[in-house]
Amino acid sequence: MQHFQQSVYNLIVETSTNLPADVRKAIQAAQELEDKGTRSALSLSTIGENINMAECNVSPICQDTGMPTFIIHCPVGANQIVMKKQIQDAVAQATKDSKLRPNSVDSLTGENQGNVGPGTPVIHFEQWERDDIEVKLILKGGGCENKNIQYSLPAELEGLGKAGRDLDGIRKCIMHAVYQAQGQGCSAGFIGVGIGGDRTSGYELAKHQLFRPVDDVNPNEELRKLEDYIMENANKLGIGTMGFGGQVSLLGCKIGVANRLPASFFVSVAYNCWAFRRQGVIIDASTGEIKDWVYKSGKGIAMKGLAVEEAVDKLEEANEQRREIVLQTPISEEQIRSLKVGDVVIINGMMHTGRDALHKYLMDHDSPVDLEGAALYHCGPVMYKDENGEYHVKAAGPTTSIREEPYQADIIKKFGIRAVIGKGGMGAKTLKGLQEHGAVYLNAIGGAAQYYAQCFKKVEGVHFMEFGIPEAMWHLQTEGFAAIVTMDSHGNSLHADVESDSRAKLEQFKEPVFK
Ligand SMILES: O=C(O)C[C@H](O)C(=O)O
Ligand code: SF4
Repeated sequence: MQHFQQSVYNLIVETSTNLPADVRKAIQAAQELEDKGTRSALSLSTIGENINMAECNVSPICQDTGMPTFIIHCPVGANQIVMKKQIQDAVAQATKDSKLRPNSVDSLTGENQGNVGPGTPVIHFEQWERDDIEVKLILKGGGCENKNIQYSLPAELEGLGKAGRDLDGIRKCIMHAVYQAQGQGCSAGFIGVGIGGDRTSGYELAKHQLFRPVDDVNPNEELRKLEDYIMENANKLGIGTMGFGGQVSLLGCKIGVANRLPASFFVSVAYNCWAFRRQGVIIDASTGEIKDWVYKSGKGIAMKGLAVEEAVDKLEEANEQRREIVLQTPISEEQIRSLKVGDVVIINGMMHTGRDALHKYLMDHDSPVDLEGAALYHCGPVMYKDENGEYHVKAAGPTTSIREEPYQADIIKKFGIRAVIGKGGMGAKTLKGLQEHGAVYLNAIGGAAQYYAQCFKKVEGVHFMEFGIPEAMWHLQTEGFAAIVTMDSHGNSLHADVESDSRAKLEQFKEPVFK
C-alpha cells in the first residue's frame, strides 16, 4: 500500500478542480435550455468559463471545498487504521497546496484548524467481497449544506398544504425543498433524497444518493417516476441560476428509500450546488495505486463559457435598458443612487473581504481600514503564501450573504460602505439600510472562484488572521470584477421578487399527483 496516500491526494485534487463528465453534461443541458441574454444565461456562461479555468489552473472550482467526506469499500482484513491516517495526511497536504481551503473550525473557540480535526474529514468504511479498494469523495460546500432540509410527515407545507405519509406527501416535500433553497445554495442544484430511516440515517441516505451518476435510472419504478416528475416540474418554479429567475432550477434528483420506525416518517433532502464535486478511485489493495476512476472524467468536455465581457454585451443587446457601469472605489453616493436592479457593474480599485467573524467584530469595534465608500465582499478565499511571504488569491467566489443579515444595515451605516457584494441576496432589514444610507447589494456568481480570483491583481494586506484564512479581512487590489445589482438603493430587490413569484408557482403543485 505504498502509494495509497498519493492516490488519495490525486483523488482530492481531481475532485476539487475538475468536474466529472456527467455533471458537466447536466450544466451544458441547462445552458441550452436557458434563454439567451438573461441574467441566468450570463451566470451559466461564467460558470462554464470557471469550470474550464479550474481544470486548466488545477485550482479549486469553488473556494469552499466543503467537508471532505470519504466513503471507502475495502476487502476483509485491510488495515483501516493505516488508511485513515494516510487519508488525513493526504487531506493536510492538499490543504497546504491550496487544493483545499482550511475549513475545519473549532465550534467553541472559532479557531481554524486546517482540514483535520475532531470530526473532519468524514471517513466511512465498509467491507466488501472484492479484492480492491474503492475510495469515493464528495466535497460539498457549506452554503448548499445549509439548504439541506428534513421533513417529518405528516406536515403542513407552505404553498402546498398537507403532506401525508405517502408518495404524494414525499413529492410535496421535494418540491418544497427546491423552493426553500431559492438561489442560496448556488442553484441550479442537484438533490439527493432519503425516504425513511431515522433523523441521522435519513440524511446519510440522502447524501449517498448524490454519489449516483446523474444519468442513471432508478431501479425502483415508483421512485423513477417521482424523480422524472421532480425534474420536469421543479424547473417550473422559475428560480433559475443563482436565484436570478429562469428556466433551470434543478440539474438532478436522486431518491433512495430505507425502512423507518412506525412512529417516524422522515424525508431528508441533501442539496448540492452546481459545483457538484464528487469523484472516486479503484485502488489496488497491494500497491495502493489507482487502477481506475469511478466517474468519467470531465477532461475533453469543454464547457461553453463566454468571457464575462462578451456575456455582458449579449445581455445588453437583448435588454436595451440594461447598462454596464464601471465603479471605481471609493464609490460616491451619487453613483450608487444611479444604479438600478438589473444593472451590471464592473468594480475596479480596492475591495475588502469580510464574512461572519468580521461582521460580528465590527458591530462593537472600529475597522482597521477606512471603509468610507468601500466595497465589502462576502468571501472566504483560498490563499497561497509564496516563498517571499507574499499572498496570492487562488480561489475567491462569494459566500451566502443572508448570514450577515442581522449586522449588515448597522455596519453600512457605521462605516459608510457603499457596495456589499455576495450571493443569494439579503433581507428586508438590509434593503431598508441600503435605501437609508445610499448603498447597493451586488450579486456575484456563486462558485465562480477561478473567474473572480483572476480579478484580484494584488493582495495589499490582511487583518484578523486570527479568525483563520476564510474569515480574515483581506484587502485586494481589484480589476474587472463583474456583478449584478440585485438590491438597489430605491427599495427594489430581485430576490424578493423571485421568491414571491416562485411561491405563487409552488401553489400549482398543491393538488395530488401520485394517488
Ligand atoms: O464558505 C464559502 O466560501 C461559501 C459557502 O459555501 C456558501 O455557499 O455560502
Ligand atoms: S459557494 Fe456555492 S458553489 Fe461554492 S460551495 Fe457554496 S454553495 Fe457550492
